[in-house]
Amino acid sequence: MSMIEISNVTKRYGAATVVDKVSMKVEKGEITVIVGTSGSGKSTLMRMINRLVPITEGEIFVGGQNVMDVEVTELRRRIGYAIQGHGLFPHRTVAQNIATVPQLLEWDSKRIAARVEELLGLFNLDPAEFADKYPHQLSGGQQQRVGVARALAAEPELLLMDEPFGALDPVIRGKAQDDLLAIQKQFGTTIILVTHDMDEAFHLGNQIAVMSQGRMLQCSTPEKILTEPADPFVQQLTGTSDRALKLMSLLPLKESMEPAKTGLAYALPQSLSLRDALAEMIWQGVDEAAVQDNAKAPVGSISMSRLLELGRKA
Ligand SMILES: Nc1ncnc2c1ncn2[C@@H]1O[C@H](COP(=O)(O)OP(=O)(O)OP(=O)(O)O)[C@@H](O)[C@H]1O
Repeated sequence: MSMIEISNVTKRYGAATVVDKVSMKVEKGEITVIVGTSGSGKSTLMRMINRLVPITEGEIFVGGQNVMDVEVTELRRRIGYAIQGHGLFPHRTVAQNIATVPQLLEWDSKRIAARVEELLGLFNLDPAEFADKYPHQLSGGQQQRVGVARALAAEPELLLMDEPFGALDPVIRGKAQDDLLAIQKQFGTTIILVTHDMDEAFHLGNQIAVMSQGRMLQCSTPEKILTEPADPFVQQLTGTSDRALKLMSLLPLKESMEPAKTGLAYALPQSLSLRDALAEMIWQGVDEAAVQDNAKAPVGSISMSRLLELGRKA
């Protein structure tokens, strides 16, 4: 069974159906991003997972257990929740904010202090400087990091994030996304994240779920969303103008290269995406380049014409 299984879930408010028979699966250690227009039911779907919103019909399983069979406090302990605007407690210090759930769980004070320090370090906030500050003494980006650190404090198996970076300016937002990816890798946390930002979805998601008017139109890998949109709305949402480039940024050079050749003056690492390879070749002004493995041994080659052909196919 997948880490999360949502099966035919519906939410109605009176006569209005705001989530309509949605089913989806989320694998352990993956990031699923839910996108869709405003009011399409993204937040409602997510909030049914930790039972902040009662389910009208259908079932949700987390770690093989029906969420209705788990006591709400126990469920929320297992599921971290981070929201836009971070929701920090204004009269608690940074350290006290992060310690909220561990304290509820009655961890001993040494373990709490160690966890707070670990998380501050991971989010590049020097504990000596930040632990005793209050939220209003931090920048927006720092507050956001504390909000995510707090959601991760009790080592949740699942982290739900509702527009976590919505309030951040684009530069800090990119940094926050990279931090999240690094931390997700380190802890292996399963994440479901709601966003309006398609670039964020493609940057972060192993899986992208597209919602419209309460229905789940498609839930698949970013590549599939781009190459096999299940619905004109999906195609429209993912955009057409930079579709090829988006797809190229998801495709590894390693899988598209041609056989190795001698006499190529310029070499690219095989770990690059096709988009980065194209950017490098344009920047260096070369038509053809060798491809190297991590030990800098030649493993293939790539030409500009091949890259453009792959881009056109995309
Ligand atoms: N408590 C409620 N009572 C009645 N209707 C509600 C309630 N909560 C949400 N809705 C409605 O359900 C629909 C879905 O809301 P939801 O917040 O899930 O959408 P969303 O996709 O997350 O939107 P946004 O991107 O704007 O945050 C909306 O039309 C909203 O007005």
